[in-house]
Amino acid sequence: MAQAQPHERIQYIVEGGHRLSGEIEPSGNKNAALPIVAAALLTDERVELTNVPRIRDIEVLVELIQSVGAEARWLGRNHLEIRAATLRPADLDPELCARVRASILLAGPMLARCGEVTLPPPGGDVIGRRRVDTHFLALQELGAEIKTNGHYAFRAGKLVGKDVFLDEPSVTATENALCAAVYAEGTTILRNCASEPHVQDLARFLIAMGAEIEGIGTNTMTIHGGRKLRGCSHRIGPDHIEVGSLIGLAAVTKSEITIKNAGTEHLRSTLMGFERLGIRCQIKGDDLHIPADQEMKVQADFGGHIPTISDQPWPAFPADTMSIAIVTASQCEGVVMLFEKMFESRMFFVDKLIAMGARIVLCDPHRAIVAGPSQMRGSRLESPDIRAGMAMLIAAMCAEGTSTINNAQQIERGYERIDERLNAMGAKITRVPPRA
Ligand SMILES: CC(=O)N[C@H]1[C@@H](OP(=O)(O)OP(=O)(O)OC[C@H]2O[C@@H](n3ccc(=O)[nH]c3=O)[C@H](O)[C@@H]2O)O[C@H](CO)[C@@H](O)[C@@H]1O
Ligand SMILES: C=C(OP(=O)(O)O)C(=O)O
Repeated sequence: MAQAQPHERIQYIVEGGHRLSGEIEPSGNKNAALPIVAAALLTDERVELTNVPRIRDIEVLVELIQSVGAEARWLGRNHLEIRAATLRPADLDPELCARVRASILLAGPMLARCGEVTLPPPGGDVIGRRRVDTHFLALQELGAEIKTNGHYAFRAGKLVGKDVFLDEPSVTATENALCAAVYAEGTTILRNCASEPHVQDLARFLIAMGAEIEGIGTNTMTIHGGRKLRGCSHRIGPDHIEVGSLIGLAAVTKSEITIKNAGTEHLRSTLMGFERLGIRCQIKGDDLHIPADQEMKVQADFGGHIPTISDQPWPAFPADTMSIAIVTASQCEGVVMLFEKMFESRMFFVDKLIAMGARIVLCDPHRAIVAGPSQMRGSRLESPDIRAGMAMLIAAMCAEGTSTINNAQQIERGYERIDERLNAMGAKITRVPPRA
């Protein structure tokens, strides 16, 4: 089992100005694979997962489930086998937990299987406050007691189904609540819950394990809990955030590419966001074709008003595609407002794009006005989080000259072998150190 390297520093050296061509397939959805790996703890039987993205966040979560007694083995590059025959609510490594947001996803499954778990605070992208309140609310409603003293100690004699109204449609809190509810005795109704493609994927995985869940894809899910869960095989769905990243990348480099098996059923809000920038993709079955001759002109609102691209919980434009939309807008003709409604620090990285030549006014932590197009110049960059890192990679690929992106291990938390895969299509990215 490859261990997640704690202090590996990775740099990408990117030569700008190269067009891409050909086909690419998105990896499995990171944010689906994480709760599904955690939910594999709900059964003592064998679970087989395919299309698992081989990224840092997954390696860390796999180490965490092993540390509580689960066996996990890679059967192939993206093929993971998990068997949680016996589990112990052991102390989890605080350093590992702090590396990923997904460590909080162990709460629901461990509480269900062991009746208790103590979790050090989770980590994840530093893009604003990362609340845990909704997790606490949902698990308490289902019967858990929670004590916080630096760590979060969850304990439940018995989980019992209930009608639960979440204070906000938090993605990971909905996932924890789902895992606890399938184990709880009786019926749970989760209202105001998240419905992202990854939440849907988790629900389908739980159904494959024998759970009964209604309302998948809506903001009210009903779970008939208490059924014995069994082992199963499940394929993780494609990563719609990676697809959005590839759309932005293709458009700014004037490339013609086809994204195979893109999961087109989940792309409506993403495609609508890019259309506002004058970028149109063609859906061909489950493939997405991005032609090279894009208009790249911001589409004004009725009356010639400046349009907005804003994120919101699903099915609206995804928060994790916002950074990609900003860099893409910098290459489009016209003025557009980007409104990040969910995270209050995600937009701070735009100072790096401004240094490269982008014309962006950061109005406040949530809103940026972008006027394009701008010729970008190669620069020395530092990736603060997964998506800002990807946005910098996109900027570097359309810039004049060479850029260096430090802290690229952040990009690799979420994108599998992205340098290799883009190089195969014509990009010039050198990874330091090279891949083993
Ligand atoms: C491991 C994982 O799956 N991470 C994803 C998950 O994080 P995570 O589950 O941590 O994110 P949440 O859904 O809890 O919330 C994200 C942020 O949005 C805010 N919020 C949420 C709902 C709402 O109606 N209004 C609002 O402002 C929250 O207060 C928080 O600041 O969902 C986020 C939102 O899609 C994504 O960026 C993360 O990639
Ligand atoms: C914010 C993200 O991830 P995480 O929640 O794991 O930090 C992301 O995937 O963009």
